[in-house]
Amino acid sequence: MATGRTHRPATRSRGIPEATVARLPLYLRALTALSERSVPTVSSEELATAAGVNSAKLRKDFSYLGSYGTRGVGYDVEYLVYQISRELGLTQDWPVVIVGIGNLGAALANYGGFASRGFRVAALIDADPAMAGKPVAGLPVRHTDELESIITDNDVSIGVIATPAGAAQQVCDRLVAAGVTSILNFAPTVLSVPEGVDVRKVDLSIELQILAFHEQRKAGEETTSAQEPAAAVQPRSGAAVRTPAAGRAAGKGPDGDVPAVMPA
Ligand SMILES: NC(=O)c1ccc[n+]([C@@H]2O[C@H](COP(=O)([O-])OP(=O)(O)OC[C@H]3O[C@@H](n4cnc5c(N)ncnc54)[C@H](O)[C@@H]3O)[C@@H](O)[C@H]2O)c1
Repeated sequence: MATGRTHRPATRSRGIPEATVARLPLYLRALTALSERSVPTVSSEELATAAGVNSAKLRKDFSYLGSYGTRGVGYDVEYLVYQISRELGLTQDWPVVIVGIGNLGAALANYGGFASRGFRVAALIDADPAMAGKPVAGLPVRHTDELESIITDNDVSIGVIATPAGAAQQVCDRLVAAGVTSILNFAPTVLSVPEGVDVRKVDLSIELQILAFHEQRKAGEETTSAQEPAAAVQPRSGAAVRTPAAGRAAGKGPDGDVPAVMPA
């Protein structure tokens, strides 16, 4: 057993680094917005800004897809949407189950963004017998007794865990034993999974703690620069002074191109 990690090498078998894979959804979101506005082509700089990524990094990422754009024209928006969707496996339908239909599970079930991205909620599962059969987001909640048959009947490979932390490992084990090979875990606990099972963990409180760290650092920098003599903050020739305000104006945080969903 290994602990809650995404069991993949840093580079995928087809040669696309994990860091590039993690940025593909950011490009796809920006490209989908352009596509909805019927924008036919986009330059690497425009797309990089829209995705919140450095443009050199974007060009390198797209080279892994074999997409180089046309000089003076840029990238074909529709083709890139197709290429990235195909690379992410989004050109096929992915049935998912959500386990734990409390506040969070119900909110996730009601989120329209899954279906529009090719993720069909096949079932909502909860251990509370009082919830069985009650409709949430148009689906009747199913009891955990049915978990294994639901996974098999719907050929589910992706499970979302939104149970209390104390139940998450047991739910994870049952999902994996039934054939689930990818887990999105919202419970604040580290899951143990066998080789070949991918776990991604979403924890908004960790994101807030990271922001609090940077807020504290910014406050410290502001105090320091207010105390320093003017000469001490002069840049060397050509060097840009990066103030917190400049960072915000550029639309970047300390990790401007890092998605809020962290690897488990
Ligand atoms: N990742 C995040 O950012 C984030 C944000 C909010 C909440 N959470 C976490 O999500 C989880 C759910 O939070 P909530 O507010 O919806 O809680 P909740 O108490 O409203 O809902 C939990 C649900 O899980 C069900 N459940 C309990 N044991 C189960 C089991 N073994 N199998 C199936 N279902 C089971 C309960 O019946 C209940 O309906 C908690 O672990 C919470 O800490 C995470």
